[in-house]
Amino acid sequence: MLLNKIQCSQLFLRKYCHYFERRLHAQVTTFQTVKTLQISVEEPAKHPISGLATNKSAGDIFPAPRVVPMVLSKDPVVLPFDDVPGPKSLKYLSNIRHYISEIGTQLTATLLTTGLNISSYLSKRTSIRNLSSLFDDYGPVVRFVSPVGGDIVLLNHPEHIRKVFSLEGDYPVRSTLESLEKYRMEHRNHVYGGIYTVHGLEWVRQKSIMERPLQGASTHYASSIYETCDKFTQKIYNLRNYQDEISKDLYKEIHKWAFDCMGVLIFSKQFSMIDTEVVYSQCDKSWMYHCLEQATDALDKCETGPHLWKLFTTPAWYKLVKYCDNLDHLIGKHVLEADRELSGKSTDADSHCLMNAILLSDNQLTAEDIATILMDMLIIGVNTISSSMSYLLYYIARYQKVQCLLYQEIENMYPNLIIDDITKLKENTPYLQACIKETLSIPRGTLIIMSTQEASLKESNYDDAKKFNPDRWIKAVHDYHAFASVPFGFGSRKCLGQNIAETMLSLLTIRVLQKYKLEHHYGEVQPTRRFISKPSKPLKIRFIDRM
Ligand code: HEM
Repeated sequence: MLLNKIQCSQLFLRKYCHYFERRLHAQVTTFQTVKTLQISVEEPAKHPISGLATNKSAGDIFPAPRVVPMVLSKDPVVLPFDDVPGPKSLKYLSNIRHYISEIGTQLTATLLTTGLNISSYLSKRTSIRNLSSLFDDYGPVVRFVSPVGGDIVLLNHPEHIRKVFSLEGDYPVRSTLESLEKYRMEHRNHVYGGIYTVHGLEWVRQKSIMERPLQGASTHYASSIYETCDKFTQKIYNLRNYQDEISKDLYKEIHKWAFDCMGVLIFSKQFSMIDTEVVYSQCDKSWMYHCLEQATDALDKCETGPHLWKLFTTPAWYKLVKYCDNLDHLIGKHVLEADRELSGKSTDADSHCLMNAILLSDNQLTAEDIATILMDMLIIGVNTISSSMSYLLYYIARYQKVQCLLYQEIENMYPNLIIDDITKLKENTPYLQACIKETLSIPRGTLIIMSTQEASLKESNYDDAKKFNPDRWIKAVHDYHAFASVPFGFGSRKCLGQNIAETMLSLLTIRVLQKYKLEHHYGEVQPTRRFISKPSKPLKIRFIDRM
């Protein structure tokens, strides 16, 4: 799952801070030089109306930026060392050498997870126990020495995790989503790779632009989210078979619900994908949804396993470029439309959705920069929430005692089925919040071994750690280490969408439980061991009418 990967990388990054400090320095140097050289590089072709870079045709998908001869001026032109002209073949060889070490690390991680998967299959034990056994054998810090790349270090002790976070400094660095970073910086010629990978002062700037609108959006649009939750419950009603089960893939429906909610929060638009069966149609919203699904799949493939796309054009990289270009183009259209509308009437304009808030704020972002931010929020928001929501419903369906307590809380708090004060939602539903926290503490499996999720499952950290037991989070009952479970990260680089995520998960759970009693009569559902984790098989949950 993305969350796990992000957390995981964070730990490794912060552990090897010297390496990343150097990396960060290199990044800043590159940025400065790119700025110096802008006069000599021809801009990529722009869409005549949107001003955004145009989509490339399939055959022309990786055009190299065309460099025009430099104009001699009195000012000295400073070239970065990498750009000093010389034989190209040697340059390619040096690139390969540079990637071998990174790919070595990737391979070690892949071998490690594959090995764990195979042994878990052979021994019929869960993969988590196998992973735990590494810590049982070697202690709370496990090091994998990679023969050709960087080493991998796993931590699972909350105190060690706390220490790593405490060393993060003012500008923590994260290195996930490298494929998206490469797409932005090399294919689109952007200076930055998006909020997840941007570092230093630019990260502070982008974060400050997004932070306030992201905090306020879920409160402002609570009624729209609630309506979307209603549509979801209605869709479930229509999809159920004679056993009250959803035989189709429930994850897909949850994914569409998350897309609709994010559509409201980001664009103030009702996409209504939950009402749409044929998603691959010709209208913009269906095409956007389709591109999001395909881009997610490509991102998942690129980030999982060895990053061979760094060396040559793999099918996954080709797909990533194609669908990210399309997504970027569609989002760009919304940005320009909104810009036109907002410049007409500035006083009573809706400033609450993320797109309008950014457009109305006093920042120097171009339409292309804004489209990049919104695309990141869409991809990450929809996928993290879909995954968490699927597991939340699954656990509630499996643990009937938990469901009884949860339903009692919801019935007592909202007897007339209406949530009148959204600002008190979390305060009013402590048990539901405990269920959400417990869901996010349960591991979903990761490409690289996740250490904080291991910490969440350690018997020494929690009683009955592997059981779904939300009671452990009710304040009066526990005294757990604060770093034994940090699903949204910690410190200055923690998740900016936490409030949105918790509100959306809460609202849908409340609405579903008000209408249905949930049951699950099949075996355990394991997570896929990929970058973006989801249930490995269809969630056949029964939705039984309460009235
Ligand atoms: C259940 C859902 C979610 C989970 C579990 C989750 C988890 C995380 C984690 C663990 C991080 C890294 C924190 C760190 O490095 O310390 C993160 C970063 C981030 N998340 Fe989330 N997230 C979720 C939903 C969302 C949503 C819905 C949005 C946006 C609407 C969002 C926006 C972000 C952003 C922008 C960052 C990067 C922050 C930065 O680099 O400064 N997340 N998330």
